Amino acid sequence: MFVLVNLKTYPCDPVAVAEAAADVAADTEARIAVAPEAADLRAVTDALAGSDAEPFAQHVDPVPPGSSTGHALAETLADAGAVGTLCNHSERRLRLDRIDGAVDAADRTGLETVVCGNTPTQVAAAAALGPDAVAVEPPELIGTGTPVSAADPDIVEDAVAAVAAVDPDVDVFCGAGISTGDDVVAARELGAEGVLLASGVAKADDPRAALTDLVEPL
Ligand SMILES: O=C[C@H](O)COP(=O)(O)O
Repeated sequence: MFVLVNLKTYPCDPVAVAEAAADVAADTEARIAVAPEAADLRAVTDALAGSDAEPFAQHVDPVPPGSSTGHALAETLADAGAVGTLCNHSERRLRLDRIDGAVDAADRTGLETVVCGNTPTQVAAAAALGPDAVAVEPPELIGTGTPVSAADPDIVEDAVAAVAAVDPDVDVFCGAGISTGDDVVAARELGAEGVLLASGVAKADDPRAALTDLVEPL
């Protein structure tokens, strides 16, 4: 399972979370990644150096180097250490043509891509654009602590089936409200190959304990 921790803009210490992720990754078969704000990416990369945990970006724009003010350039993200990036997160939506271009930009620099969508139909459409993975997240459950795997298991199973029909090589993750190891196991049993989560770690009093709990049953 892939446990992808998006720190969003939560007021947590991204380096402390990364150090915890590095420690936890040493004792699990699960793949762990941390996606900080772009300005914190290099510090997180440094904190993860030599560990099995990986730095991810939260967003990439479909722009080339040059006259693109205020954008997240794939080359800069890769130079800062990112090995992959989210795209089209519910809190950072893109038009379809921009998602297509963002996946191309990530491919240009070797960044792995996880394209988000609200519904099975949306992630199936995203799968047609050739990302490495898609993540289905019902927005109404994001940040609630109510896991999608329990509140709306059909959305996960339907996303897995819909994406397999488009491109079986695209992995399917699920997110929203995932915060415990039981939630991750439930997601795996529904067919997901990873989870995308944020508040369960970023808002935890002890991020290390939260990460440990997430991967302990895997
Ligand atoms: O990127 C993460 C998702 O939006 C889920 O957020 P959450 O774990 O706080 O519900």
